[in-house]
Amino acid sequence: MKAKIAVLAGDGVGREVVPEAVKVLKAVAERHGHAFDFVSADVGGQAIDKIGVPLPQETLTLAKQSDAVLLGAVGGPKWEGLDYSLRPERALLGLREALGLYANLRPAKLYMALADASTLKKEVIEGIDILVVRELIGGIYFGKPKGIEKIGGVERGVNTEVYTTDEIKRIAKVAFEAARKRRRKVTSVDKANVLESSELWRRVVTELQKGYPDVELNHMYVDNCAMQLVRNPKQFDVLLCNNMFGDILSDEAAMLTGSIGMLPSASIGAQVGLYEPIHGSAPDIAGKGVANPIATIASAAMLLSYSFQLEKEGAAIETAIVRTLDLGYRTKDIHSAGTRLVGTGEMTDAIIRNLG
Ligand SMILES: NC(=O)C1=CN([C@@H]2O[C@H](COP(=O)(O)OP(=O)(O)OC[C@H]3O[C@@H](n4cnc5c(N)ncnc54)[C@H](O)[C@@H]3O)[C@@H](O)[C@H]2O)C=CC1
Ligand SMILES: CC(C)CC(=O)C(=O)O
Ligand SMILES: [Mg+2]
Repeated sequence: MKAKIAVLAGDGVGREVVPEAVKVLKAVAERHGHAFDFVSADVGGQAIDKIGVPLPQETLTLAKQSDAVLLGAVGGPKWEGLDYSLRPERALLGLREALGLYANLRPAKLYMALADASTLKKEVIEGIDILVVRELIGGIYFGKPKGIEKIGGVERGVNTEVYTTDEIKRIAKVAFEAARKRRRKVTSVDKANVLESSELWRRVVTELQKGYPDVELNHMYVDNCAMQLVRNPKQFDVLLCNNMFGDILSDEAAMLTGSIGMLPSASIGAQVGLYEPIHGSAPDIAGKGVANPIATIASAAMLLSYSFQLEKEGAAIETAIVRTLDLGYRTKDIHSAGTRLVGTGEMTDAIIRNLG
């Protein structure tokens, strides 16, 4: 197939891991006879430095006119003092909103080769396979009013959690449909004992489940869920979350798999899908060539499966990751005694060699 992929590396380790995932996509294209046209554009802090805004119009236009978007990460200490409306992170929220990407899928699966590397007991994490379905363009990250205001000499920071019935329904539908292809269990996460937005969330999800009698539904408060993820993660199949709870719980779920550098994501909902690792720009390790590229390479695999229906090619990348880990290759974040410590590029090269 022929397709155009927008490549938005962004900031920090985004600039290191995205080129690696592009290398893998090129290797897959060569092996399977596809023609992918990669077009790069500026986003985040790097776009602020170059153009003065985090999400330049030409980047947005490119994303809208592409068949899929591969993104790294945005943000970093350099831009932290900026007004919120100008910060790199706004680019990401703006892009997700403009592309209508209301569903963020974050699979947290344990690669068996990493079971010993985890800080959790092997019997707790063995076999975990969780899909976090996170609402991505609503909730407290977008709700109005928002801002910092001064009333009578006193400053107030304001954010608002808002969800409409339709917004809840469409993300819950994604979770139920996904569960049907998995172990048929949805855990809906909320804080319905305190928040009205969660009360509505719980009511709408409960109602929608009546159309999915083959899928088991349970509700869990987010504080309990955070604890249960560490106590007994195997109880979870699909975790349905609002924007903020999904953001937080997916970072937690990442650690069950060994590292945040392992977790990919697909953001879908309209024509153009966006694929990115769940981690940020990792300023503490950026520029050192040690970042784990697997989350981004696995995001590229999701891109092939979700946006191009190239399931076989996506699976080939997944298998190559498994083989590479089985052979003992490890970046610093997943390194343990007796395994082979490699950098970002060496890990990618090994994955490409294992593409078969
Ligand atoms: N999607 C995005 O673009 C995101 C951007 N951010 C931004 O990134 C910046 C840093 O945020 P943090 O809270 O530090 O989160 P982070 O996810 O960038 O880093 C958290 C920790 O995980 C490690 N880590 C992250 N990716 C890794 C990888 N591929 N391999 C090995 N280790 C990795 C980092 O070294 C750090 O110790 C901030 O400006 C934040 O706003 C944060 C999260 C997501
Ligand atoms: C800008 C943030 C909302 C990004 C983030 O932490 C995420 O999407 O996981
Ligand atoms: Mg996050």
